[in-house]
Amino acid sequence: MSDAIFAPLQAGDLTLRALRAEDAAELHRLVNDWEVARMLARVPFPYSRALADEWIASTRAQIEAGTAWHLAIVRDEALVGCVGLTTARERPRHAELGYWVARRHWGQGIGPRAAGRLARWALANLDLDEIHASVLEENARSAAVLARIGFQEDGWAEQDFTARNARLPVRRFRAGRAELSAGPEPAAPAPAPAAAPAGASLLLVVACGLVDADGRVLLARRPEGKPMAGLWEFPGGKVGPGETPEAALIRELQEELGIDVSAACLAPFAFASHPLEGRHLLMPLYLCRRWGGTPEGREGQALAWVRPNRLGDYAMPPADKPLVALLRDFL
Ligand SMILES: Nc1nc2c([nH]c(=O)n2[C@@H]2O[C@H](COP(=O)(O)OP(=O)(O)OP(=O)(O)O)[C@@H](O)[C@H]2O)c(=O)[nH]1
Repeated sequence: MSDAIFAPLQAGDLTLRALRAEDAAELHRLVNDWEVARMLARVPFPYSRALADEWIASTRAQIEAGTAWHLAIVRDEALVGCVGLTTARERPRHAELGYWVARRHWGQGIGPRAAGRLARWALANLDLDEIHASVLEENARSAAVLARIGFQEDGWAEQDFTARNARLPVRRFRAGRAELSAGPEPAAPAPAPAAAPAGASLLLVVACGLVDADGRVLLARRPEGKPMAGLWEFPGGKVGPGETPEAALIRELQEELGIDVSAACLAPFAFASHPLEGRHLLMPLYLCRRWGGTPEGREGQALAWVRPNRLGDYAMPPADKPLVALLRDFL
């Protein structure tokens, strides 16, 4: 059954979906287990059935309000745990990740797959730059889950644990875009760039500022699975072997947005030159005011038409910053 408040996420054989009222009995059975509850900060023990009903209702309200996403982890139609992300009210663009897996499903890699998927989805789709998590000092299993996804330990703190009725030390972890890899395993370290002739490490990417009749510029959000997912950028992509920048841009605009552009409508505007993942990005930016068709995110990417003076409200790759300033002055 699909759910109108949250489109379920798939992580291999796991589905992450909004909790529903009918999950309450099973949720209660699984979390009312001392081995699970004792590791969780906010879960009382014993855990009452009424609390399961209240909790589920509150998670649905939070998803609708856009403040937290606590989801059921489901495998073969059965609830096997929960994973959640709460935005930090006092720290914009930060969120806190948490999860638990029912005892009988421990040791099957459910934690890293579910938590990794939610964390990567969140960085790609919510206005976030960093995700944090706390793990009870004695909970080595949970610390290993975070390390496997790519989180890095960055200190310790103390937290109240309701079930223990105590304030206990926790290890703190964090991850941003650079740490969270595209897959369930941490990214393999990038191979050291081989000694190459001068210029060989240039990455030529071509991009376009589409400007509509109201003077607004189109930004596209990098989708989950790509490096820098969640950042907003000018549509475009890599120039292929043997391609001219204009031909590459016409191809990318068709593939990504489904629009037809002719080379005559592409006006060279400026360029970005910036280090990028061990290489050096060189990115000509064209402006275009005429195209055929209506831009739509053909690769599932969100689009936004943005007034030049609002471009600063959108998190963009560092290479784009000088281009944004130029566009604001020009348009
Ligand atoms: N299109 C585009 N790419 C940008 C911008 N700023 C910026 O740093 N880049 C970087 O330039 C690179 C473009 O590569 P891409 O992955 O989008 O290229 P592509 O569409 O050919 O994708 P693919 O390699 O997945 O097929 C990325 O590393 C991207 O982060 C921008 O404003 N627009």
